[in-house]
Amino acid sequence: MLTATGLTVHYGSREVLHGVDVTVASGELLAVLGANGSGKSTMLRAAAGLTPAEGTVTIDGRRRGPLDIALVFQRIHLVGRRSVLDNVCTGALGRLPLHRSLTPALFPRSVREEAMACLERVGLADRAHDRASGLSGGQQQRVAIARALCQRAPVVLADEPVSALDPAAAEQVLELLAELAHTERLAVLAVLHQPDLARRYADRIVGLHDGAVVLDGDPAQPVDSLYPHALLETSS
Ligand SMILES: Nc1ncnc2c1ncn2[C@@H]1O[C@H](COP(=O)(O)OP(=O)(O)OP(=O)(O)O)[C@@H](O)[C@H]1O
Repeated sequence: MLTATGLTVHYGSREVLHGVDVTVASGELLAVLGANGSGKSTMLRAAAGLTPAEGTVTIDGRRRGPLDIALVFQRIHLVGRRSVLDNVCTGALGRLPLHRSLTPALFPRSVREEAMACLERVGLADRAHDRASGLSGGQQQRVAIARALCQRAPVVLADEPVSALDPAAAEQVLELLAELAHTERLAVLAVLHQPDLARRYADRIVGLHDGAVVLDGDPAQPVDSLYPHALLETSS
């Protein structure tokens, strides 16, 4: 379980996140919604330790460790010329001995087997030996999720993981994130710009407005107040 308490972020003298509390339970997919500039990415980055913030973040009651959180981004950071399997193996880099992590071309067999199992979980084992750049955007995002699985992190934070995907691929990726949350008991937080997808796939929705949580609850709750009217019409 991820528990963030009192997350406060300043950019220069401007406070953009105002003491946000957010929890994500193991086995839960939490969707974070909010208009542009409401602070969603800042909250995610603060929770991950990528942006300096006041407040506390614990994972299952412990202080957040460097391998506790796996990240999935809108822009899929795969090494295109390397194989799909090698990309998934890099999820394990943080727990390999230093001499191994300096020569990632030579991943141990145990890591390659685990990476293959992660690829099976996302339905892409048959593409393991293809170049990553040869896969579609939706498939590449599923590889990024397999890499997160290979990290064995209990928490996955995904910043707009489906914004660059077509509607069918977006559905597939969200369905996968929900399934992994439920079956692998991961705590998954996904920043989304699509209220309808959040309603369908998330177990809970948190809404941000001006750097503060203004909604927290059932996916069926009305989220229109989070958006300027015109934005809602284009995003759902
Ligand atoms: N590196 C930065 N330096 C200064 N201000 C920033 C920086 N990053 C974000 N901000 C400001 O912080 C506020 C929150 O931005 P953030 O990117 O977290 O919002 P968001 O909800 O993720 O937006 P979007 O939906 O457009 O991605 C905005 O006012 C933004 O201009």
